[in-house]
Amino acid sequence: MPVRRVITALTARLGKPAVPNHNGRLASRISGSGQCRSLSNINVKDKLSARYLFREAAIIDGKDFPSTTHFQVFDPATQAQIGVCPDLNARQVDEAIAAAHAAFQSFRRTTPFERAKLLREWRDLVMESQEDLATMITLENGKPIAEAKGEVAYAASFMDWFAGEAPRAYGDVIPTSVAGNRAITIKQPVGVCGIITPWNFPAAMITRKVAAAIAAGCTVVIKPDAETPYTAIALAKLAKIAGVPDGVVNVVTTKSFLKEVGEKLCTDERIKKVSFTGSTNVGKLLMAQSSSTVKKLSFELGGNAPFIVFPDVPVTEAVTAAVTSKFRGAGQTCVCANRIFVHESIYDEFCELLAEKVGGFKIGNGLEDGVNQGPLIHDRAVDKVEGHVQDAVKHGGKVLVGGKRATDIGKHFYYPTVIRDAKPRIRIMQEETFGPVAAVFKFASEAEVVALANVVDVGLASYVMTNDINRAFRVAEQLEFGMVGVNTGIVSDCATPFGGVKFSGFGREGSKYGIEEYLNVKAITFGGVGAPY
Ligand SMILES: NC(=O)c1ccc[n+]([C@@H]2O[C@H](COP(=O)([O-])OP(=O)(O)OC[C@H]3O[C@@H](n4cnc5c(N)ncnc54)[C@H](O)[C@@H]3O)[C@@H](O)[C@H]2O)c1
Ligand SMILES: O=CCCC(=O)O
Repeated sequence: MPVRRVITALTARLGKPAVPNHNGRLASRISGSGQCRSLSNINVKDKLSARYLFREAAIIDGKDFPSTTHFQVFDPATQAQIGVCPDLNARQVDEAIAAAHAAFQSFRRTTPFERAKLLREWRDLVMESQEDLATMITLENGKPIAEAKGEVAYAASFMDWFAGEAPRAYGDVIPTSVAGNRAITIKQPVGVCGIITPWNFPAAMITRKVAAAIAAGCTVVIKPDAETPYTAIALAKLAKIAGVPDGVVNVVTTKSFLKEVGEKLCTDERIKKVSFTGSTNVGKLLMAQSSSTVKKLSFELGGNAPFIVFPDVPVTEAVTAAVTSKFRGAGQTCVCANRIFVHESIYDEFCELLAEKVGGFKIGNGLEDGVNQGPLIHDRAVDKVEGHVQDAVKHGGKVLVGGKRATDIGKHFYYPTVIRDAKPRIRIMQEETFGPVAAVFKFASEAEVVALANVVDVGLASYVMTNDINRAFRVAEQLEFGMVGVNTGIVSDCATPFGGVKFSGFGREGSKYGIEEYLNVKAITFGGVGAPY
């Protein structure tokens, strides 16, 4: 469907947005508007082909949901206000849960083929809106527009993948231990799912969950991060245009009521599953809250990825893979390399080449041509990066490039940084930086580096660069991580299972396993069948 068709369909089906644009009329109803950081507003709609994709409203039961209180959303590159969003409380979120619960009663009865068709239609609309969605991602998250387009394609790939998986949610025929009995299993949707997602992938973290949920026949209440709500809202609108029934995909936005909304999603009995991507600390809280209603859970939490370079690979290849792994999303990706371990025999050459590459980055507003590193998401992110660099330097680390705030470009910018001679006792060894800092550690033996890699309490992604097949197997098997990339800096793919071990959480997204997270297995035993097979 071309973009013009999307606009026409939207206009016809949805009418005008319930919440007017943020041109001053709403000012008195905006929570925190007295502390507005905005120097100027951005007219987002003027930047889009399909103006209706930018909506300052929650989506409940397929409709814009009005609210009397709102929070502001800012562009991390300029601090200009992008717009406002409803600041919903738990009572209002109850309406979204009720809508999802009502929709589930009929959606669960649709065939997997019908759901696959909806997912493919949604995928097509998302890809036809790729430019617009990417613009919104760059505005609210800051990542360069090329990366944002890549994220949209990545997000759409989960719709495609789970459209394929929907009709393949097979059960089993089981030979039983009781003579004359037969047993089968069937898989049924778990029910209404609470979906809580972070700001670093405003589209893909949602579709990786929601496409699987829809394929399984579940309905969802999505709570995106307050920094990046507009992509989520646009995705829900596109789902509606694709024909996804009202109430199946709901989006609730909140900022001041975050704790009570989180608690509501975890404790409401109508919600049968919570799928969360975010920090380990919040994951622990949500897990505790969900225990009272014994929910099914999938948690994708923090990482601290080791990137190990053995001396049998060409240094140029290792550096290219390290740059891809480390600097995606300005280092704000849970699978980003956080600790780079390089064998002592190639250490100097690796550090020099890495610094040269990183020194050539163009840093700036992600909407500008050629920029390959945008801003960090907020002040706290910049403070953390600065703290990690200062700590590394205090312990003998040498900054080869970067190492300071890029205040000349903007408040949330930090120069991409390479630090050599990093020592194992620095903070980066223990905590993910979630920023553009490549700390390079030296190692001497395979056993030493495996032990260093595993020393952390998290275990999401890890990387090994080696052309020795035996070593690749040996090391990959010993790494206590959910994912291992061998000779690649990118492990993310709709077709492969994404998830962690240890404090990085549990459950797998994408792949043939992803749909299982949204299905219950039911065993049906037939007695008195009689004769053996
Ligand atoms: N494993 C993965 O797949 C993956 C993917 C992306 C990000 N992450 C992790 O996410 C973290 C970065 O994001 P962050 O710091 O914004 O995470 P965060 O945990 O603060 O926020 C993530 C989401 O949880 C919500 N949230 C926060 N407190 C809540 C509460 N009390 N109740 C309900 N919801 C609550 C936020 O609003 C947001 O929507 C990093 O640790 C990163 O590694 C993990
Ligand atoms: O940040 C976490 C998810 C990124 C990815 O899916 O590659």
